[in-house]
Amino acid sequence: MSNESDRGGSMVTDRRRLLMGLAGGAAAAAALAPAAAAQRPQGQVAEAPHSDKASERQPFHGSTQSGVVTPRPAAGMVVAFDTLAESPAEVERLLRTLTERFRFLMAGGPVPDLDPKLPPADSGILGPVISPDNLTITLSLGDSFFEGRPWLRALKPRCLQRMARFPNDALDPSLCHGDLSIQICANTPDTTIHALRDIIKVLPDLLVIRWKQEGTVPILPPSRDGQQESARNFLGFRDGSANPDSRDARLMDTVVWVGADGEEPAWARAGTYQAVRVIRNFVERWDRTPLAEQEVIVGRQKPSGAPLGHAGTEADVPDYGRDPQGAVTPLDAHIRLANPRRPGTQSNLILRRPFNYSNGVTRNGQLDQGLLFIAYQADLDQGFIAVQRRLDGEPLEEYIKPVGGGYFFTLPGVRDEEDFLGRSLLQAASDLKA
Ligand SMILES: C=CC1=C(C)c2cc3[nH]c(cc4nc(cc5[nH]c(cc1n2)c(C)c5CCC(=O)O)C(CCC(=O)O)=C4C)c(C)c3C=C
Ligand SMILES: [Fe+2]
Repeated sequence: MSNESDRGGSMVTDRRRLLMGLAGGAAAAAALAPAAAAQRPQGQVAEAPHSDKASERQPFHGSTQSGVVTPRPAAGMVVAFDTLAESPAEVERLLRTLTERFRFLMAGGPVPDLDPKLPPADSGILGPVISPDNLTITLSLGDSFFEGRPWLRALKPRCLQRMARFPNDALDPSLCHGDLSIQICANTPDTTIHALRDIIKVLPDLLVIRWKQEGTVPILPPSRDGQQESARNFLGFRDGSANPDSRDARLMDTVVWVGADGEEPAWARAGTYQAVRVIRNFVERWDRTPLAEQEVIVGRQKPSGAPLGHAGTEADVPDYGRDPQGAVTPLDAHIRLANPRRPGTQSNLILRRPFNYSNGVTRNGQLDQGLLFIAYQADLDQGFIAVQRRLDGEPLEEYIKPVGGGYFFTLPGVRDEEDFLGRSLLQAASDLKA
């Protein structure tokens, strides 16, 4: 474990002691004044909710970035930025500063002392000691980052491209693309918002937000039989049932991480392609659609998530070979098109990491809800783009409308205290120039 993590660990322990001390004090006070305690058994209306997960921490250092195969926590956000960093020196300052902030925020710890004559060093929204709260911050670069900087053009990852429109898309240009994306995930939205505010504050001259989408994953009650369960999306279906197992490192090496096979620039090894899509769900229309029709459109049963025709669980594997005409699972069901489970479509596997979003109400009084779809893959053409092409024209399109997103390349990880995000890219650019 790194020094940084050790330091963060003792901070969290200190904080926990402090919290336990406060809890102990509260218990003692209640014992001394039982009548008062009995009057307010629920606490005050404005009392803060507490979480026992604030000290959970994800590693920042590693060969790959956190936030890709990391279990998905309850709060997520994608923020796309444009950057004014043009020269190698400016890009290096951008990447080094981001690295330093990500490292600190993911470890947690006390914010620096306040000088009343200066703006506070921290927004203060998490208090004087920042809990890691399972935070991951993941940096990815867009097509325009490379195309807009002639000295980087030759080093662009092989599949990186500007996201093109698919037939059912109604893309809002103000919700698309970006020089870079930052995915921020944590147990609570306060932690993701705090991280974003920190990042914006330290780089006002280099970063401009282009678009942002926040999302959530519903927290399930503990499962009764210890079985893994997928959370539900805003269509009410379990989402994630057939995702490749992110704990299987060998599988992830095939599906997610760019390897050393020579097709990609060497600096990109241990990176991955990130496809982001902001997909609106027409939930009012969906909620008026008969259950049987919903299930046929998706290809799974709504309560259990089991494939159609299966009495078991969402983990059951559909056997399309025994249903060639689509009598059980229609040929155009979402899951059958997304993954026809033929030998030739194995190379199209992707790792999905979506969040549900709820943005308020549209001008014509409809709920603006949907899916912040995020997928990672080692090959963008074979992964997201091939799957989306198969889905084009699917019956589910009557209920969904992609409005934004972009394609990005998630940088390899930061190995240690000396390393920084994008170091291998900048080194390759410098080698190219020499
Ligand atoms: C291009 C990739 C995909 C997009 C875009 C997409 C959008 C989307 N999906 C759902 C709901 C579900 N999707 C499910 C499975 C599933 N979806 C994709 C791909 C995209 N989905 C894949 C590869 C799979 C897995 C198929 C399989 O291997 O069997 C499911 C079923 C449960 C699960 O496996 O996760 C649901 C439900 C929505 C609502 C949506 C857009 C808003
Ligand atoms: Fe899907």
